[in-house]
Amino acid sequence: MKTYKLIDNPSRKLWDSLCMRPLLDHQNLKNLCREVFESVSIKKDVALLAYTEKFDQVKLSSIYLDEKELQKNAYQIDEPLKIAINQAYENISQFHIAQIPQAVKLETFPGVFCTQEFRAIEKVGLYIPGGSAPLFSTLLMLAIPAQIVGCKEVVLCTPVNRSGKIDAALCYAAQLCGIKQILKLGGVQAIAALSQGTERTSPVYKIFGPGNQYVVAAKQYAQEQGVAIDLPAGPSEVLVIADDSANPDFIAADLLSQAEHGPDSQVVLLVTNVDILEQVMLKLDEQLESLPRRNIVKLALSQSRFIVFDDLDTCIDFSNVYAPEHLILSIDKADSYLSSIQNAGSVFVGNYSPESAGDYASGTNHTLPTNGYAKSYSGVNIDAFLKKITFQKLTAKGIAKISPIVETMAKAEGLEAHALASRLRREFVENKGE
Ligand SMILES: NC(=O)c1ccc[n+]([C@@H]2O[C@H](COP(=O)([O-])OP(=O)(O)OC[C@H]3O[C@@H](n4cnc5c(N)ncnc54)[C@H](O)[C@@H]3O)[C@@H](O)[C@H]2O)c1
Ligand SMILES: N[C@H](CO)Cc1c[nH]c[nH+]1
Ligand SMILES: [Zn+2]
Repeated sequence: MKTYKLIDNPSRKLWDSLCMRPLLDHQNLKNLCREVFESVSIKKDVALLAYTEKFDQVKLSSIYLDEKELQKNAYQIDEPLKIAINQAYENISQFHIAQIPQAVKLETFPGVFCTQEFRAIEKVGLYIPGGSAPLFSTLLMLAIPAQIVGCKEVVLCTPVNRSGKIDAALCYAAQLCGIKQILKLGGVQAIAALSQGTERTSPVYKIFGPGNQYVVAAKQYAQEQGVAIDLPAGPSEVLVIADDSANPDFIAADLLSQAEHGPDSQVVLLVTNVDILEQVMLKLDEQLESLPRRNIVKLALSQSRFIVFDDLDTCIDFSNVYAPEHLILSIDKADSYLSSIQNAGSVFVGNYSPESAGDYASGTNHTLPTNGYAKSYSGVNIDAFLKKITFQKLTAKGIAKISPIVETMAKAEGLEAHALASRLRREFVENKGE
């Protein structure tokens, strides 16, 4: 990892370069997406099977997971894991049910009634990453809100393992969330299948879910083709701000937890004191040795940043420019800094709030914006599965009162037909004496 001592007002250019994430070449990714999408639109399942063989090195006879296989796989998980998943399901459900919006009903002007109601998006596609680990926790994060709002059709894609199987816990979580349609597909081909449909599934209206850079690029490509997406949720990242009150053991583990997602994950540590940085580095070395995925972790750490700043306010300023997916505040009186947090996917407050609690079971959604997109995107939440429709009803009194405003504005824009549509009704009401 690279260590920087940035005291005495470092330049903004240096800050910007420290905010860069390790990214693949965008044009190559786009070309790949174009090729896969075109091929899938013509050859459908034949192309999907061929790309699965090419990119996942698995020869499947079908891309569909049938009900029997789902049940058989789900049955295989052990009791403690089942209990843990059930509790996570409860917590995530509670937090997402609490987010259901209220309908709005208002008389904005005498006789003018406006309402806003919401409807679940009818057809949604959920992508569950499975390249380096089967993330059944992500299935809960996406399928629970879809289940709560009542999306009519849910198609789920996840890559199979090298033996062509889908993980038992993932199947259990799918059953719990009432998922019926599962496609054994990962990467670009999965997103092409969701957006264009397969021989047995229809195209979805919106695609949800995180993934590696191939998945993110494919979702962006799908969006260009007219399918909505949730957000750009790519390789995991965490930024930790630590002061003297922090526990170096906890911080090292938090950094390793996101580094173990993949070689393109990025972890950042901001401190105001070199001592704590040195202690964290020692703990990192100690903890790293016992990790099964230490080779991946080492690659991720090699492109990560540890920075010493003058004070905590500068750490917060940098974090707002970096806009991390996860922000951990391991600082004294962490609550008093929350109002200064402007850009972050999800925040972990104080020494007892590990990022992994949010990954699995606290109740918040772990599908979050990466690569600085926390400046403009929210993580997945109930709203993402809903559309809002507005309604207006004008009474006779309403049209009589509001029409002069509409007519004046329409004429000023030079749109006479707009004015006419309102004026005719106003005159009708006035002539009837209503
Ligand atoms: N931001 C979030 O909310 C969030 C949440 C969970 C996971 N993640 C991230 O999701 C990612 C999961 O990545 P993953 O790789 O384990 O699984 P993945 O399911 O996202 O990707 C696996 C697929 O990538 C495709 N692929 C791999 N190499 C390829 C190549 N050279 N050419 C074409 N296609 C290729 C394959 O088809 C494979 O099925 C990680 O980076 C993790 O950090 C992010
Ligand atoms: N940290 C990931 C989001 O960046 C989510 C996850 C799933 N399982 C473990 N972690
Ligand atoms: Zn994680």
